[in-house]
Amino acid sequence: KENVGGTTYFYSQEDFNSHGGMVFPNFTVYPGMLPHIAHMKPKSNQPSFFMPDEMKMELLNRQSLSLLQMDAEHLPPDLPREVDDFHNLVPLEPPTMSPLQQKSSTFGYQTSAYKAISTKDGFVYCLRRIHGFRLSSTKCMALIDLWKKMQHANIVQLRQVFTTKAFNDHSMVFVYDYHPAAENVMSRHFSSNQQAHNVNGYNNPYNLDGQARPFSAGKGRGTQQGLLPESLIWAYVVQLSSALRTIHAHGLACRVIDPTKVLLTDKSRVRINCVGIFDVLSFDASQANPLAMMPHYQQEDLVSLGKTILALACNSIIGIQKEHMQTSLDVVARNYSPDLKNLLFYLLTNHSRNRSVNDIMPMIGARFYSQLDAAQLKNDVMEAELNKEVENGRLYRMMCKLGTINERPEYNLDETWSETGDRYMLKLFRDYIFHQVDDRGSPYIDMGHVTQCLNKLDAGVPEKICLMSRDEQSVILVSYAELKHCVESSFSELLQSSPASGAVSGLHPFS
Ligand SMILES: Nc1ncnc2c1ncn2[C@@H]1O[C@H](COP(=O)(O)OP(=O)(O)OP(=O)(O)O)[C@@H](O)[C@H]1O
Repeated sequence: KENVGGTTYFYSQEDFNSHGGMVFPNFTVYPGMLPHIAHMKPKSNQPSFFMPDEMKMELLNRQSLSLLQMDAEHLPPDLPREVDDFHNLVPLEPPTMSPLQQKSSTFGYQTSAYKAISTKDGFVYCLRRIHGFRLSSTKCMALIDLWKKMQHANIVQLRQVFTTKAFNDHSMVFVYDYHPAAENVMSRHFSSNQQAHNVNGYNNPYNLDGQARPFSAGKGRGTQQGLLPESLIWAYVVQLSSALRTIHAHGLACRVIDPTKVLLTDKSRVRINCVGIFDVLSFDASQANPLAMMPHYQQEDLVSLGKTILALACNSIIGIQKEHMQTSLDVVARNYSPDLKNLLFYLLTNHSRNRSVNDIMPMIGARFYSQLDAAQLKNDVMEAELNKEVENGRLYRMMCKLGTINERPEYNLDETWSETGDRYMLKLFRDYIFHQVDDRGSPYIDMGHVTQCLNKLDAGVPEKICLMSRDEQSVILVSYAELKHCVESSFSELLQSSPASGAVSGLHPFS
């Protein structure tokens, strides 16, 4: 039980135990439970040397989700330890019991998503497995190569595609960037609770419970209960249309704009997920030109964009069904601006074959500036936070260097290496920084002194200090600049003899 700002939070023992077969690795300092608002401190207006608690919690939450592993006891028997160059697989969805649920509503095949670590670069990726799929022609890989080259802030990056028998079947695996704590538009906006509310409650304009409601019930712009704010819908429109512009400009089509395939992070950042899958699953090897169907699919993308926006605007998945479409467009016309209505009419009811995603730019109009402004403001905040943390990283690297040099009797089988020359001075300097004592010989601990010494060492300032051995027999007057030189030369000496160091691979560790 914990009281924060007058609110009492209760925890059960379960909160501290493993989470449904998932565990956090024991080499982290994260709490054994997910970060909770109860641990955040009230904001102060004082300038701070560290990032705000909210941001720290958000980042810790993402890091801990990236590090999450399967508890060995709960490992599903059919989950391989390794798949190609990936290990530590963790399913991103709970197992489905019913055979009806097994097929993806989008792809028509059974699919599974896993978080996994690459043995090649150590980064975490999302593996999307298509069960029981045999690749009949490798020609479609030309399209996959185009996808891999495409980079956009609103597209989940496709990295690799391979076939595998690691799951004891013929599976096709698509490797994407992993975005921890991401959820999809479907689960954020159309979860079962909200749907129940929309279908049975006040906002049901589709007469699904058999009781027709007068349409004037929710009249008034933006006042209808349960509808999303228009600014949020435009934020999605700007991002999704921006992704589509890039995809279409590359001669490809997205083919997966669907509430389950639009990933959401933070409050309103969206990315289109699962690009490229349809290009493989529905590839027709008899077609001479693999791009021949793209203009047709691009037109379908515009309709899918329209349907997704319409579902968001009328806050109902049912609303995009053909028989409800007109009702939904009426809901939009009554509750949102004419621009949003025009956009949806253009995407959903204009059947010209020459439509382009560029045509919707005038409808977005000045809202584009609001998006740009919000993105730049966020960037400024992040940069200010990074500024604070970059100093901490610098001092950490300096301490690592000192730690690898100090007290190292085995180096080159020379027991005196750490005790002589440059290293001797660094040993005395280590004592000067960390082992200060007061006049009675008790430890004198002052973090300000430690930080100041490390900063001056890193900057190599000309200021001189007096270093003294513990037996008080040697006293050396030395500048920080000379000490910095000692650190650099001793550390590079160590690097050169270390086969595992970045010196061999060409990367300088701790630089
Ligand atoms: N690249 C990714 N990074 C992080 N999490 C992801 C990523 N892709 C998917 N997820 C997570 O996996 C969950 C399931 O995604 P998925 O696309 O399979 O949704 P679905 O509703 O099960 O769709 P389908 O019916 O096609 O299986 C998402 O809600 C999201 O939390």
